[in-house]
Amino acid sequence: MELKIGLIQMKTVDSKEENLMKAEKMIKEAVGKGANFIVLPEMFNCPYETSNFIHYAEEERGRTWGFLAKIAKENNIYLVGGSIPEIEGDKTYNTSYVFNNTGAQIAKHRKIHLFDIDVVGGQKFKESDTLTSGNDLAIFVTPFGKMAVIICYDLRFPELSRLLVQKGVKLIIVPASFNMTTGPLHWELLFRARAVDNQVYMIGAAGARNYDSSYIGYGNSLIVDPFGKITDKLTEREEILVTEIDIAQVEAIRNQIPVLKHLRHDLYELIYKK
Ligand SMILES: NC(=O)CC(=O)C(=O)O
Repeated sequence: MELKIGLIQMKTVDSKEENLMKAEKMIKEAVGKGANFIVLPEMFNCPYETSNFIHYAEEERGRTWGFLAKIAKENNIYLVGGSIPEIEGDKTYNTSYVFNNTGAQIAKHRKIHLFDIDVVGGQKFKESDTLTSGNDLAIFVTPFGKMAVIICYDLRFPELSRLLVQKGVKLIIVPASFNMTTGPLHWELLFRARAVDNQVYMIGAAGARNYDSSYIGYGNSLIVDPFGKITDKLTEREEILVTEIDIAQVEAIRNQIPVLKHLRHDLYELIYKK
């Protein structure tokens, strides 16, 4: 089966139900264009503001989880549900759920690195004011190949992507929401760097830019191939991207420039401590 990926670059407003309706409409549009694997952006059901997370948070199998499972099944698609605020006990996480085409959950990623930054004259944000970080890798197997999900700021940590690749991952999906301070300089650079380092496909699904929001997202959802080339990219507006991906390119590139075989494990190594 060919992998036809659909990225949903949607604008998020201050109403969970409106956000779900928008997601459904755009997913159906992507399915209409042949997508069989769809990715939503980070915090797609909730405006990306620390004060919102607790109000929008749901337990696993809650409203948004059920909505995603149903959409995956009804449309016979794999679905990476961007991320949403998830509550468990007294803790809230930035969580991505992944569903297969029968609507069964096949993976879950809680953002490992929380986005706490303070750029002089630019973006400030402190996810740790209301969120707790996750501790697990989210690797899953599909008929298209082995994949993993990380969330936004996780992209900045090369150790994490390398760890996933060491475990056989060929495509890394990143629901994200960069901003107008970091996006212009770092967005493409980081995706291309992770792709070249690891010779994997890197998929970035961002929200559309919303100038009415306190956090202005960068948009520019993109796909980078294992040679580091941006093969597809959106603008900052609300739109979808549907394109075919040839996973066999990963092995082809690894055979031509075998950096992963040339690693000097006798000199250095990366250890997963869990
Ligand atoms: N929003 C994030 O988690 C990350 C981000 O915007 C950045 O790293 O820049």
